[in-house]
Amino acid sequence: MFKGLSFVSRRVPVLGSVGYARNGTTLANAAVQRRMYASAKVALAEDLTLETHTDNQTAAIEQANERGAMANPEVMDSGMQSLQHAYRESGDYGTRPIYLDMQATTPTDPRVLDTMLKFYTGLYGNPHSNTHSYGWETNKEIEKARNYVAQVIKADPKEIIFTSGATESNNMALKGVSRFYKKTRNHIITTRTEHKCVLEAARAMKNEGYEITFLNVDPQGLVNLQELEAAMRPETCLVSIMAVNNEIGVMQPLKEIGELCRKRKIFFHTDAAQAYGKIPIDVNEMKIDLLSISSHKIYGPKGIGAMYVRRKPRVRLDPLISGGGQERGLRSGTLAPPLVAGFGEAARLMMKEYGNDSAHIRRLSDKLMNGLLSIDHTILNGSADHRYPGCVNISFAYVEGESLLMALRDIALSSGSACTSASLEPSYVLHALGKDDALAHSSIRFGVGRFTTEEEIDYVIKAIRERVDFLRELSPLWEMVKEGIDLNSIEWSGH
Ligand SMILES: Cc1ncc(COP(=O)(O)O)c(C=O)c1O
Repeated sequence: MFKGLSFVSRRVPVLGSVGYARNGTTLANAAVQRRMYASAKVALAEDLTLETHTDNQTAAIEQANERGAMANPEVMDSGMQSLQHAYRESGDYGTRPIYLDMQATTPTDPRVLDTMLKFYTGLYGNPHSNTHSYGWETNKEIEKARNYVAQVIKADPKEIIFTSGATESNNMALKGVSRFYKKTRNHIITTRTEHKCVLEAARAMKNEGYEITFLNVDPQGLVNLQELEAAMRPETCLVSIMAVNNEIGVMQPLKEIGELCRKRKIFFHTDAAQAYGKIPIDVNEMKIDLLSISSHKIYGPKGIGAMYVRRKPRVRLDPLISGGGQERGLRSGTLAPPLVAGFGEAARLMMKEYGNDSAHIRRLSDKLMNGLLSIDHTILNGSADHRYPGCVNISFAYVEGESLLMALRDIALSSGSACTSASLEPSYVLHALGKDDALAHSSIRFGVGRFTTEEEIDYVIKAIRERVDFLRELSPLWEMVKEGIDLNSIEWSGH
């Protein structure tokens, strides 16, 4: 799998050009640090070019280098982007890495694919055709899937609306509910650590004249219930708080939030894209009124998801899509039977495998977490107690996250949400927890799933330890730390 990478340890010639003085109390200058990291990344890219690529990849990387894409230390993300570009140009992605990016998506379960195939061949009827058996037989399969999807959260199948995924469901909850109740209630409460699609939907509603409260979270990533209650107003129509965070795995207290909302007759929406099927959720016990689901996070197909919409007390919402009135008039358009059936099977398997999956994921995640936290200067981000175990987010101080990802191309990982990983900004979720730029830039998310093996976890712990050591050797900051210099006592100059 991993082609005998031997790193050439090399000091990055960066201090000479920036200069620093140990005579003040100014905090380390972020721009200088970023430049150091960028230089380290270039050195790393060059080392990797020499050591680990096939001929095709090396040729493409050399071309990228000639164009100056790789060796531009001013461009923070040049390393990963030019590697991606080079791989794409050579068409040679090499041996498949170990997959630990489960929060971005999960591999499709082969049993799910089996269920889907017959819809591409024999069962091709439109499930909304009600004048012949082609339609009837497909429709029956859709309702079977709806049943499974509902059972996972103890809902009535009539309360499940199929959508294209959690992004659409979240948009539907925030826009649909607030538009329906606009005349009397124009206030929405959410948190700063929601997925981008919730934050952006909330911002879109702000532009439409709604008031939005973005609640802070504590350093553990948890919502403060007193602050939530204090933010509630007579004109609040919706509280939207996610079940499990996609970057740090923190679980919010759904039942307590549901109780607060019901007491005030405010609708409670939760984005359960990372929670559905993985932690116990009972929409009645937790007083959840709307809940977003994504199939591809539970080993199902991409491009399909659902929204739970409570019938008693009834939640009304304006549809985002108008048309033939499918899905109780809330989501018009012909359903995609292969995707719906695959999603249904994935939901059924989440119930069937719950005990096995939970034990397996907890055991491997604990092993991974303990192994990684035994490396010096590492921190677990987010609450250690209120956490879905399959998501482990760790900061490796004095190592820049993207450099680490580049050094770990035999392991598929991410520094956060797939939707934002192309951006240079450190994670807004980690910022909301009070982490500074440097630490947020040094963070990696690890996702363990149904198909992860113990050998993979053992390999990953060993590989990370080796490469964190290697990257720290490249870092002038690390050299200073080893010399016992307090980095906070340094006054930095140069940009
Ligand atoms: C918490 C959360 N919400 C929403 C989404 C979007 O889901 P989908 O890809 O189904 O649109 C994701 C996916 O990354 C997620 O993790």
